Amino acid sequence: MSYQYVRLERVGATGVVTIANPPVNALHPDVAADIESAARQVEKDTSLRSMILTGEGRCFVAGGDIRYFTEIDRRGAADMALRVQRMQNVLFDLRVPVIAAINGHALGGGLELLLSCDFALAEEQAKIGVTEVQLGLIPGAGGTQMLFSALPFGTAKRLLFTGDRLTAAEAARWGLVDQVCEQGTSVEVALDIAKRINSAGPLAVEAAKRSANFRLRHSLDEGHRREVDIFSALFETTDHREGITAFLERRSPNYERK
Ligand SMILES: CCCCCCCCCCCCC/C=C/C(=O)SCCNC(=O)CCNC(=O)[C@H](O)C(C)(C)COP(=O)(O)OP(=O)(O)OC[C@H]1O[C@@H](n2cnc3c(N)ncnc32)[C@H](O)[C@@H]1OP(=O)(O)O
Repeated sequence: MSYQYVRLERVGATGVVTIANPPVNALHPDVAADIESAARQVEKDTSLRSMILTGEGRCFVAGGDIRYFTEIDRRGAADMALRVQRMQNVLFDLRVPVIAAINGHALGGGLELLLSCDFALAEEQAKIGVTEVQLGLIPGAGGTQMLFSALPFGTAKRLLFTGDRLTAAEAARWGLVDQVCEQGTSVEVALDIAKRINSAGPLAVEAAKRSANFRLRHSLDEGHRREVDIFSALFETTDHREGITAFLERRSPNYERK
């Protein structure tokens, strides 16, 4: 299936989704809708075990499309924010892990999109921040909520109130991204990580994501109970039997689907 603003390519068991809305991959409804559609296509293709989200050119995503903002009023802004949050939930709750390969600037909605992915790595030249206050706005795609899943409360507030643009190295030091890589290598590095995810038990990887995400929406006690349910259910899977048999037979497990 082809899209106007994204490309979806298969690399092994990984779906690589590249946002292509020159010159800076600004997010407007049609771009966000294409990202959502491509993610849903990955969801449905059970031969895919991971997804990478990246951008074409010098930006991952330069934020919401400021020109589009000139066309909407308060109601339009509310509709837009609700729609983009729905798209982000598709990424957040996707069956497989989503790695953000930050190929360039991730600003405003671009950082909020990064936070919808499971983890991120950033190229050394990228600048990362929630710049909305500098435009007289606040993040409208979950930034004031999701930043606290990645940063200490005070640090997240400092970013929100200043609109500062962190270097990739600062973002890594603060835990906003997992690692920094050389310019032009983020997809290659992400594919190397994805390969290790793809070789693990696919049902276990999907279960680990569900269990971890559950914690972001529920209390610790509820999360512990949910983990027990998810953990014990895996004991009835052929993946688990293959995993322990392989270990006892001193060989690598084979999770390939027949
Ligand atoms: C499923 C459906 C969902 C529907 C929802 C739709 C999606 C909407 C998302 C909403 C998200 C909620 C709230 C989020 C708000 C924001 O993100 S506000 C914007 C935050 N971003 C910024 O503050 C970054 C602004 N841009 C810059 O700082 C710089 O442009 C840059 C990115 C660092 C690049 O700099 P440089 O390489 O020097 O290029 P420039 O000359 O500055 O720019 C090149 C051209 O690109 C245009 N441009 C840049 N950023 C944007 C932008 N965010 N929106 C629109 N256009 C942008 C810039 O104007 C230049 O255009 P020309 O002058 O025509 O060349």
